[in-house]
Amino acid sequence: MATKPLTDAALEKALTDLPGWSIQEGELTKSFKGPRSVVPGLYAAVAAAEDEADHHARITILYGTITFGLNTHDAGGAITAKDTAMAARIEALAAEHGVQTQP
Ligand SMILES: C[C@H](O)[C@H](O)[C@H]1CNC2=NC(N)=NC(=O)C2=N1
Repeated sequence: MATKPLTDAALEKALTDLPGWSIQEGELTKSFKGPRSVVPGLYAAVAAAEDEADHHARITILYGTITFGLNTHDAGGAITAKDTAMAARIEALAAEHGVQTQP
């Protein structure tokens, strides 16, 4: 997959397809909240997906809140299609694990 930065238009379109995801401090990011007991399972599932894709998020966990931050080091820290693809994968895994968008 290309590691070129997304154009502004492509990024805008991607964000409309990824509800709750936004750009903060140079990362495509979203926080989810759920019962604390489901967070380790979601983390493990995302870690497996990341290894499969060879693309890794910054992940922070605080009690039942898990936050993902994505950018592409190989593109100088820009947001690329690798990030939006991984965000979509995380979104699906989050839904499967019963966590909700953290307002
Ligand atoms: C060598 C290896 O393919 C690279 O370091 C991969 C691994 N995971 C990665 N993750 C992220 N987020 N960006 C990258 O550019 C990246 N590159």
